[in-house]
Amino acid sequence: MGSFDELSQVFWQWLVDNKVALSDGIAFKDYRNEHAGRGVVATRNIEEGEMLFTLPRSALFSTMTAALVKKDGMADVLEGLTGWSPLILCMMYELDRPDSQWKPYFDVLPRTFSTPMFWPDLTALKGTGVLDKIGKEEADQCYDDQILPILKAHPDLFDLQVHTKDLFHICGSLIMSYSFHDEYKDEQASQQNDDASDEEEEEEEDEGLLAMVPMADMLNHKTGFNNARLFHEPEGLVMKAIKAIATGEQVYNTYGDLCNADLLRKYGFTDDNNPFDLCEIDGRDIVALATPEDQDETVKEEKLNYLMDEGVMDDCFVIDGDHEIPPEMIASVIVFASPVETFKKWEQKGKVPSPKLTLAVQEILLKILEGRLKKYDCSLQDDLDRGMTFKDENEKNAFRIRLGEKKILETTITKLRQDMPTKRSSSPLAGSVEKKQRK
Ligand SMILES: C[S@@+](CC[C@H](N)C(=O)[O-])C[C@H]1O[C@@H](n2cnc3c(N)ncnc32)[C@H](O)[C@@H]1O
Repeated sequence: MGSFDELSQVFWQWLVDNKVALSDGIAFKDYRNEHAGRGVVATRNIEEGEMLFTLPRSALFSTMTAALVKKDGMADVLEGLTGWSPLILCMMYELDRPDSQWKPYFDVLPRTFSTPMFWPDLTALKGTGVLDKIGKEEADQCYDDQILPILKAHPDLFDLQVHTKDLFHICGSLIMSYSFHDEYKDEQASQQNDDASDEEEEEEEDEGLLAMVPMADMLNHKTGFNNARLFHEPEGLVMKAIKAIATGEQVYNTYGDLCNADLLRKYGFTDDNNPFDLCEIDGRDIVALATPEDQDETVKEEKLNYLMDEGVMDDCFVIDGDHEIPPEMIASVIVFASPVETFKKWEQKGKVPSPKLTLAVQEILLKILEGRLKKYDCSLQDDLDRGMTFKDENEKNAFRIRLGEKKILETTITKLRQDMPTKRSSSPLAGSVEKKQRK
């Protein structure tokens, strides 16, 4: 293993040897002082539209090019796997092989990650939209059910001391934060695709081929600073500047318009003041807080199924920087809070009530949003008062997520209160709904 710069140089030469055309206006740069690993920098002024590099598809690491697929019987084995598993298995096989065609590339990839999947303590993320989506258990299950049996069945290819669950998580994390879908399809493939009768199959095909794309994955992301983009051309994958880039500026790809919770979960970092921040409201909280206490369980179920069938109810509702409560969330509150007879009428007509903000509905929404705020360990004010010194990056990232989500919640609550008549009803909402029901 060489130093950081030596590994960069060997990788650069590997790219040249593998027919990657590289602009003379870019170079690798060490951004570890910004906790961002390796990145790409402009070494001269770059014009908008300039090609930064072009990769032939033979340089991509995928289930089409990996060494494992050429081993006896393995193409069928890989074919039988779903999701990321085929590429994970190919990578587990090849990541540490000295004879891999991709060795200089694999040598610059990290083996440790700052995604919450690897955090020893998740307390700081309590209440945030990250906790329920880490997916560690599902990944463990995937290794046990799909991968391990294959490793055991092929001792000639795999060694259980080497191809461990930890290695599986490393490969999964690399795919999560480094892979691309190569969207380009040649005419023959798209013709076949057009003929495909199975819609699901078509959808999967449409995403393109999941692949590790050396060099394209060396670009970092900074929300709002995106100045390069990958184009999927017939002759290969082309990274082009989409803005003029001045000497010394970092070249940024975009990982998408992601909120900090998703940036952390997938990539292990967050952005300061991320405009794409949002707050998720759990659908179960809507059911629990909008339903009158004396509501029959069967009716509650019926309402839930009805709203799901109508495409109104969801696992969660999203409030973003516009601070608008989604109309579907309002309609769901109205349905759950409604008397049985009213609900039955809507159901018979196949109608969903319009998302009208009556005082009763506003009161329930307030209860839901205030309840959501209580899920965090501390208040927005506590976070604002805490000062900007952090024990480590994890603490800083968790703080940014909490802050973004809580600000959205607090502003939405303030707006909701402002919209409510100044003279608040003295009786709580549940009471007013109950009264209506008794009529
Ligand atoms: C596609 S790779 C980019 C290359 C990477 N920096 C490296 O050294 O290999 C994605 C990873 O880069 C890092 N990264 C990208 N943008 C970042 C940023 N703005 N701040 C911190 N880390 C960033 C994260 O670790 C992320 O998972």
